[in-house]
Amino acid sequence: MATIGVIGGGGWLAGALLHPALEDGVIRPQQLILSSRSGDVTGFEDWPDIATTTDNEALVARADIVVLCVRPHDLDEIDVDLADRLLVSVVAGVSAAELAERYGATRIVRAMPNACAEYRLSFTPWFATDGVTDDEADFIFRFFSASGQAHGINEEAQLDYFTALTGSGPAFPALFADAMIRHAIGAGLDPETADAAVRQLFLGAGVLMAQSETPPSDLVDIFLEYRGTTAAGLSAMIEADVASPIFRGLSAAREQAEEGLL
Ligand SMILES: NC(=O)C1=CN([C@@H]2O[C@H](COP(=O)(O)OP(=O)(O)OC[C@H]3O[C@@H](n4cnc5c(N)ncnc54)[C@H](OP(=O)(O)O)[C@@H]3O)[C@@H](O)[C@H]2O)C=CC1
Ligand SMILES: O=C(O)[C@@H]1CCC=N1
Repeated sequence: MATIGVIGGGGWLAGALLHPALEDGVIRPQQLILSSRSGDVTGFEDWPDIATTTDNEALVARADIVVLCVRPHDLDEIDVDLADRLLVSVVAGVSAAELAERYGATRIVRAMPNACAEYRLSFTPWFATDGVTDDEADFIFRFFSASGQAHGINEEAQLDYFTALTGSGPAFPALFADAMIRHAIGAGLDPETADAAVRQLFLGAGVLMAQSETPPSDLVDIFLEYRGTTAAGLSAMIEADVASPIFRGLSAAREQAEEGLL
């Protein structure tokens, strides 16, 4: 039974990834050791057998697989030798080459989940360097599948694009939803109702788009051709070139991922 050490195991994303994996038995609590800087690791009270530490070297000494789950600017503090370990990094904007140089790892998986992992709804592209074995890749697939849809990719460069596109999780839809809520309040709805209405709208739209065979572009066309009130709204948004700021936002996030956050 391999031991899995998660550096940054008390953080937001670590919890979102680990809870589903523990619940599904992909990882057993006895296999897991979590490190944090402060010693503050909460959210794992249901699994008292999980070990915690503030000592990353001690974590590495016990672990076969090391998951790096700290913010990019905290990497400099982590001084460990991962030459004989499988290194799994979810850190945005740090390449496998850089991870190899910093930590001596030769078997590296980079993955880019998102915050929807907490609800098992992440889209998680992952990339493995040549040395990663089939058994390790199988574990990685099962681990990320517990918290969403795991999607293997062959080109590492794509990961920077996915960091912008899906790594952002709910953030970009939340911006759209917030604009709708603010408009609804401006139109006279009480804030609580506006909030409930728009959240339910995004849930319904999300489920429909995920489950319908009709792609989003066709949905837009269907409503345009319907020539109703929605067509009036869509036409005004298209006329205002609503795609343009979305493209700019995605490009800015991608450039930041390519440039790195170190
Ligand atoms: N959050 C998200 O939606 C996504 C995040 N990511 C990536 O995941 C990574 C983690 O992000 P996130 O979980 O949001 O960050 P958080 O700030 O929530 O968690 C980071 C954790 O790292 C710990 N940490 C920092 N320095 C050390 C250290 N030297 N040794 C051990 N632990 C340390 C912190 O511990 P302490 O609190 O004690 O200081 C904290 O628990 C980032 O690199 C990010 O790019 C990727 C996709 C989505
Ligand atoms: O915003 C961020 O930097 C993190 C990493 C990718 C998505 N969220």
